[in-house]
Amino acid sequence: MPNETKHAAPFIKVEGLSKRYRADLPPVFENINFSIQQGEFICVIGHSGCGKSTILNVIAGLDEASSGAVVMAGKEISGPSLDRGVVFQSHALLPWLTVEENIAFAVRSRHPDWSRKRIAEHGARFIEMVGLKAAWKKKPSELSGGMKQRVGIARAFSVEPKMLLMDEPFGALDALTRGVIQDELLKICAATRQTVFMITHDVDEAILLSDKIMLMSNGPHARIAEIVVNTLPRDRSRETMHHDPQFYRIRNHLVDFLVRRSKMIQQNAAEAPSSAEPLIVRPGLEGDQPPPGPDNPSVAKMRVVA
Ligand SMILES: Nc1ncnc2c1ncn2[C@@H]1O[C@H](COP(=O)(O)OP(=O)(O)OP(=O)(O)O)[C@@H](O)[C@H]1O
Repeated sequence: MPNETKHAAPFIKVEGLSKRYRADLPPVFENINFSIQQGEFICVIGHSGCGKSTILNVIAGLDEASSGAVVMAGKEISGPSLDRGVVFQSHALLPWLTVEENIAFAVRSRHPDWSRKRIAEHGARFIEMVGLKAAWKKKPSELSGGMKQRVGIARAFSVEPKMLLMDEPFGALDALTRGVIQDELLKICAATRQTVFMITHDVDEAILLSDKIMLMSNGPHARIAEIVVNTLPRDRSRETMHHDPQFYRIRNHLVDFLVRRSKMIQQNAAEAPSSAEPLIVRPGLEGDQPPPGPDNPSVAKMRVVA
């Protein structure tokens, strides 16, 4: 977390969120509580079906929770808004428009009073930012998957949302393209101090990009089991972060959660009441761990290993 925002009022506050799709089925997740500070990059990790996309859609205002609320800058979210830009795995570009026109379409929705020239100049900045200057006149059918995804990111950024919500945005990309776009995203976020909530299944991607990683236990009855603080230096890079021993402490903690603890926590969840706020952990850093317990057995192991 950036030091200057450490004690500020949260930008997003998620309070007691639960979702039940059918009355005769248990809730997918329940009593979800967390906050996001302005300028933070949050990644969410959890097994398929625990409700990550549902939580993202509730924050986006595209879905409703069964109970609880999401408050952004002091106001409860009740529907979609240009203040919250969403990037989905399938880029959802308008196929009959060029790169430039797709972005202009989004900018115009934000600034209907702007002239055509101003919209084009504004959009061009973001096309350049994602390295697509040479392809600005192309239609989506003429672009690779990675290029389309970059258009989706440029479009979301061009609207200058207060919050960016990304649902596995790089899931369908090859490793090389993924790396290039991750680097671009890091640069853009560092330059704009963009607040981001992103779902990923990729542990290394979460460690590279995020300030905090939220770990969800399995559904039904899923919870935010822990919030892992990323204690690697902020100027980390894809090429060098694996030289830092702290990278492996964080990585082991996340993998251990996914392969072992996420299921154990789910098994206890139906009976045990969940605590209001998730545990905040800094793997490998002595004295900053929560006490070991039935929901948190790996912490003791981490101390021995790390
Ligand atoms: N519209 C719906 N109607 C009924 N059930 C739904 C609906 N949408 C999602 N679900 C169920 O809710 C659960 C959570 O779905 P969600 O897509 O939020 O999970 P997820 O963690 O994002 O999964 P994944 O990682 O596979 O994308 C799943 O069991 C899913 O089948």
